[in-house]
Amino acid sequence: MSAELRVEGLRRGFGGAVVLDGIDLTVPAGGCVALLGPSGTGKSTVLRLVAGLDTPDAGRVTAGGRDLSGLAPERRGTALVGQRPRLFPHLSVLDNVAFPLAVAGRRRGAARAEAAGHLDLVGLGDLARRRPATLSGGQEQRVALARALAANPAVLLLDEPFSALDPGVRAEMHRLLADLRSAVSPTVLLVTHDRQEAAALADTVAVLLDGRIAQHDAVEALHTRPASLAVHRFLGGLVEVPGRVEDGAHVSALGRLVLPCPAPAGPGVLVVRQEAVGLVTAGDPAADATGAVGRVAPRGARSLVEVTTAAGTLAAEAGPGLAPPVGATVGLVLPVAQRWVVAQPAAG
Ligand SMILES: Nc1ncnc2c1ncn2[C@@H]1O[C@H](COP(=O)(O)OP(=O)(O)OP(=O)(O)O)[C@@H](O)[C@H]1O
Repeated sequence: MSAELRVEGLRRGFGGAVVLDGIDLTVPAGGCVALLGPSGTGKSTVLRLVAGLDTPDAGRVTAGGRDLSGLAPERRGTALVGQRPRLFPHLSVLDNVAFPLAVAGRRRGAARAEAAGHLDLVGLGDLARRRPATLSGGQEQRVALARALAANPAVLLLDEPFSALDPGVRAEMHRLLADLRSAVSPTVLLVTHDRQEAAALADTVAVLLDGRIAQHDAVEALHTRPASLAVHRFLGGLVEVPGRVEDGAHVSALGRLVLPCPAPAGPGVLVVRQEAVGLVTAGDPAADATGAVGRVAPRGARSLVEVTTAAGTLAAEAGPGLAPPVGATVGLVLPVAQRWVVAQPAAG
């Protein structure tokens, strides 16, 4: 059973400070949306409001068209898995997973048989008799997922469920969640502050900034077609060229750069992902900007190269061993297809 989750006009403040200022968000039935935002922006508060663990000041939540307002958490058809697994230490792994089934009135044998199926689903069928204290962190989180799914929730709420795990185990959990989605298609709302995790797990990503959904889109669109400079910067975008749009081109200190699609005339900041910016030798006719390398910062095997140009500091990524030395004059190519303008309100 999975249902469309709809959050409409959700508002919540604490002690006079508005945290959520009118959140609208839809997760299609069987879909997975990641709610991504900086620390303290209210991501967990959204999940708590959906789960019924907190009450909104305004707005409502529906699942499959059913208004959840006023319903107790256990009557909402939601299941929440957080950063900590919160297993019952005195129960076996199997009985932990069987717990929601027993609460729902299933006989012990039937509950255990069903729970065993859910443990198999998370790859822990062999550990049914163990106590939680004997499990690794990743295994405990698998049990927590199995227990949440055993409740047959219409909506599965995941609040940074893998952030306490080390990177290798986290990658395994990402694969597990993808497998679970194929096997049982729950509707999933996932809270994370990790951009890579959001990209790996979700169909679409909603960016929560300043109490509102700043943009809800496919991951690639968020990176290459941000709705605002705040979204561009939150997603790590570094290349911004202030200027204005005139006759299908962006005009700035770099000159006239043709745009791949129509943009409204007027002030606008040209953005291009630094991963898409090409580094060429100075004087290359393909270069859209020229400048001196101001800084080279390692980014794993690659390097981030900052270049001081007539339009300010721009950035490009260089492959292993390909970063030019600090002080060298280089050219930058801003590929036409990768150019995007974020319109700015006219000054004054
Ligand atoms: N019960 C509460 N009472 C008072 N303030 C609260 C309460 N719950 C949340 N807040 C405040 O609301 C804001 C948002 O908190 P929330 O935990 O939802 O953010 P978050 O985006 O999930 O953060 P993080 O990524 O750090 O977990 C914070 O400033 C927090 O201190």
